[in-house]
Amino acid sequence: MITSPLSIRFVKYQGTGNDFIMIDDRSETFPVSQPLIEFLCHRRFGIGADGLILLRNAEGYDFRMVYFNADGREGSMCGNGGRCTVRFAQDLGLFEENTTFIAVDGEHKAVACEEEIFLNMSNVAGSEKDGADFFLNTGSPHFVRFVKDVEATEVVADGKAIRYGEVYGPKGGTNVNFTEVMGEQSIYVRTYERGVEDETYSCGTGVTACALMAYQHLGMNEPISVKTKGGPLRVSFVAHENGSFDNIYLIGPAVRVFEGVFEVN
Ligand SMILES: N[C@H](CCC[C@H](N)C(=O)O)C(=O)O
Repeated sequence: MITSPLSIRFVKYQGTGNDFIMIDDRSETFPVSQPLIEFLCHRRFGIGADGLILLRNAEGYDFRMVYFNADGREGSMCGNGGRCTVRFAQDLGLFEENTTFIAVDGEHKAVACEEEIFLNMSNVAGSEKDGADFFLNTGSPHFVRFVKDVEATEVVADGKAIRYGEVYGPKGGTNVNFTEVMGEQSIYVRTYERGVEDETYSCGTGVTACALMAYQHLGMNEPISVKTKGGPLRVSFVAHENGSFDNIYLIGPAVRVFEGVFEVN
């Protein structure tokens, strides 16, 4: 059987080292399939990325962001991917500085400055305590553990055990964050990401979750600066007495790296 090759035009972006294959799919012709997306994200057989994002049209919005994890499955919200999609949309000329778009967890507003993207994250209703740890949803589910020495933490082994463990495993799993307090308003976060099933250089929704818990449970002040393996981020927010948060902003760079055409045979 002769099958004609499929050409996929893409642009690669990264936000603090969390990297994404970005596809302008306003024509909605990208052949969405789990094995294809997993293959494109593969770091040896494919382009290589933590996730793949389709930018589509959406009525009433500048664009729609559709996010898939590196395992090829559609994920929940991705904060770094959101910032990269905003930069991609700006590069495509869809807006100048301020944008409103829609993602899996609802509407997002963002401001794209030269150096940084300010991304408004979903409001957070509250968090749960899990022993000495915390669990909350910032658009994606996040487990947060404060540790003394995050460099010495076995992020993959410990993260995997929690992600697949008896509490979260049956509920679809969770992303797992390990956080060390670095200063009065700064933390260092390392994340085991569900769907990538590995540590990534940075996880935006995870960084957001850790910053909120550092405020709520350690009395830290906002905005909170966050160190990740892939560089610095900031999280600003408004906290309420009932434990909820709104006006949450994830702030940091989003960079276009290269573009290309991938031939699938
Ligand atoms: N890297 C992402 C998180 C993706 C969440 C994903 N791993 C899932 O649980 O579906 C971020 O920057 O927020």
